[in-house]
Amino acid sequence: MKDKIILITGGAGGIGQASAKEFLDHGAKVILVDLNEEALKNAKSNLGDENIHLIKADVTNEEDVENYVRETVDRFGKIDIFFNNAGINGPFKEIKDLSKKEFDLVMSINTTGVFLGMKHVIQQMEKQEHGTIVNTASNAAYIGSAGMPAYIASKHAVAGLTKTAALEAADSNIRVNAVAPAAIDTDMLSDIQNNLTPGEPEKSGEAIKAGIPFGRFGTPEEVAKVVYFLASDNASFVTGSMYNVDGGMQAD
Ligand SMILES: NC(=O)C1=CN([C@@H]2O[C@H](COP(=O)(O)OP(=O)(O)OC[C@H]3O[C@@H](n4cnc5c(N)ncnc54)[C@H](O)[C@@H]3O)[C@@H](O)[C@H]2O)C=CC1
Ligand SMILES: CC(=O)C(C)=O
Repeated sequence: MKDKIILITGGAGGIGQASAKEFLDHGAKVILVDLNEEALKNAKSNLGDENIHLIKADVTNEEDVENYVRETVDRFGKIDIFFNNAGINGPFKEIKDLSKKEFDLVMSINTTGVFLGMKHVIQQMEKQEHGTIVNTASNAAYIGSAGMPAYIASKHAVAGLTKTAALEAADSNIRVNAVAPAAIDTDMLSDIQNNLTPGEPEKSGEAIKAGIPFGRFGTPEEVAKVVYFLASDNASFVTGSMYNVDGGMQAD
């Protein structure tokens, strides 16, 4: 990974930061993209590495996406790896109670953001004639879940976009895969627990763990290692795949 240029969206969050660390530890230069400027600065100080560059951007805004691609290429000359990872849960409401605005917000970050990122990064990777992309899907890309309609729909769409992009980009020497994590110990999971059992997050936490064959939450570092593998040359014949990082949930 020495001198490889890695662009990570949602880079200030739990999985984003852990992945940044994994790439930095292997000698890469990392560009963290996130909407939350404060969290970006904290991420840089947590990671404490000079090889980090920060870009504030909203993944739903096409101008912001064009800017983060342009700024990276102007500064570093290329994008070797794109970890397309930003996402939100959205409100916990059933379809009959969810407003169009609430539905659209989740779809715009989790799906349109992933589409726009791939669109502009693939244009750049085609010029370079190489690159690898890892999208963040979820266990939610395979199942339904009462009370999370927009999140579920948005992650099913990420699976479809990943497979389609893999086919479209294969003859340009670009690989496209996705990780499908479940129950990873980050702010997003805390938010889910607080919504399921307000004021008693441990209660829903135990219920979630009971549905995981390993009986525990995953760590962001465990996702980061799979992202690293998919992005590396060790996965040179892997494209269009979904890699579960879920303690066995999909096997059940
Ligand atoms: N934590 C979990 O259990 C699982 C998480 N995931 C997915 O992993 C990805 C990362 O999530 P976590 O690290 O767990 O959560 P997180 O909440 O720690 O990180 C998400 C990051 O995305 C950023 N973000 C949100 N909206 C944005 C926008 N419009 N533009 C740019 N950045 C934006 C947030 O500021 C935050 O830093 C998400 O796509 C999530 O859906 C998938 C399966 C399980
Ligand atoms: C947020 C998510 O995708 C989970 C808990 O699997």
